[in-house]
Amino acid sequence: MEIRPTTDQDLDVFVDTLHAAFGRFPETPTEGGGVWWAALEMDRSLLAMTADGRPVGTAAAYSFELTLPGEILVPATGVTAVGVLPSHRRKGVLSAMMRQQLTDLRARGEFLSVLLATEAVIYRRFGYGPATYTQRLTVPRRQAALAPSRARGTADAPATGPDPGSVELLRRSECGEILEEVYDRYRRAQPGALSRPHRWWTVGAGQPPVSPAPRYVAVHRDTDGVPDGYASYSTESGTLTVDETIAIDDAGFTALARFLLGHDLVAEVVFDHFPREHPLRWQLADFRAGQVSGDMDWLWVRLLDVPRALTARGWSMDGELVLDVDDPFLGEHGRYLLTVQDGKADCVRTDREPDLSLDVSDLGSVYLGGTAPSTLVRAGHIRAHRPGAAVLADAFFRAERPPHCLHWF
Ligand SMILES: CC(=O)SCCNC(=O)CCNC(=O)[C@H](O)C(C)(C)COP(=O)(O)OP(=O)(O)OC[C@H]1O[C@@H](n2cnc3c(N)ncnc32)[C@H](O)[C@@H]1OP(=O)(O)O
Repeated sequence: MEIRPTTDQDLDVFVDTLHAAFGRFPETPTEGGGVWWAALEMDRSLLAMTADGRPVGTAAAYSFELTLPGEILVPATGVTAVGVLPSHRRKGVLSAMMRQQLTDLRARGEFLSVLLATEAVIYRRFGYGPATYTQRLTVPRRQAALAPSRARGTADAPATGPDPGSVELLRRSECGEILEEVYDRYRRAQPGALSRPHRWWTVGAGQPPVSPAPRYVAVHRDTDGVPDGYASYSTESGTLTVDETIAIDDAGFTALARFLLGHDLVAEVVFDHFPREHPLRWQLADFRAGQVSGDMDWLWVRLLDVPRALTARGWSMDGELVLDVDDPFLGEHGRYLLTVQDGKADCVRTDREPDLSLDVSDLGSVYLGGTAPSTLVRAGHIRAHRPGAAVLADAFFRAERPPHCLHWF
């Protein structure tokens, strides 16, 4: 078995092998004309070849930027297009590709890798842990009224009052640039969000609204007329389904939610790719009106360099924490003293007694602040070495808002 890097000339054989692994026939354009694999970076992909030169496995990598807590943007590799032919499974092909890929990433100086997993049982062994979550929020229209704000005397109370901005209805085909610009502003302040490189928009890769499927788009504009939010949606059989609703601030989000929830001739509004702990549920006058379903893991995170990753993110609490981190797939182990002052961390090797001992995949899960270390202590996956250590770690890792990733790759 040989694992070899690919070039642009390998695109057809790569996609063909990948589709055979997924049991699909050769690629057809996605709904609306975009092509799913059009954004592949063939200079970052791998093919697994048998000794007689037949391709049996694929793995690719996208170059993204990930937003960390503290509105810090760092490079992150998005692992994708992983597949092994059904005839060659459970013989270590994926393991060999993962080892090669992680080694290559380190050689490039990368310290974070992320992916979306088809099955949740595959990637923990390679050091990835689920770090952001997604759910679907369904609101029946007859229960869709928003409550007036209860905050008194603050100018910036979340707007459930009149919207000083405006909402304009456009077609997806006429507002690609607006979507790209607003998404880019939004993702810079949202922990867990990934960049959508310009190429994704130009080739219409991925899912709506990046791919140009027919959609209505409600664009929110601020008082100066500058777009600062959008909701991309379609309606069918009395259900209005929103692909994604994003806004630069809560007032813009509320205005878009009011627009969607006030849509005539629909019985329910379904918000796809919705974050956990979103204020909209609290804005509904009837708290039970927002029905949550499809709650699942989304972005999985893998730390390739623990000190670099820990010093890269912002921290909202000063103090010290000692983490004993095991990385069985790469055969590594390290104990680190994390010292945070004024929101910036220093991270060095130490012999001090640890506060927590954890697997690198669990460090990936808590890294963006979307999973509390104490939950994994209670689950029996992280070991707390003294009373109070888990609560201290919870306070350290928490982000300014729950991490969320909308991007489908
Ligand atoms: C980021 C993405 O692109 S996600 C897309 C993942 N791809 C798919 O789901 C496509 C369909 N599935 C496949 O192509 C293959 O089954 C793959 C890629 C998931 C696994 O490839 P394989 O070459 O069979 O994996 P490999 O032999 O290296 O397995 C390593 C270990 O993971 C386990 N494993 C791998 N896949 C699975 C699975 N789907 N379910 C349970 N265990 C699995 C193996 O049993 C093995 O365990 P062991 O080390 O205890 O023996």
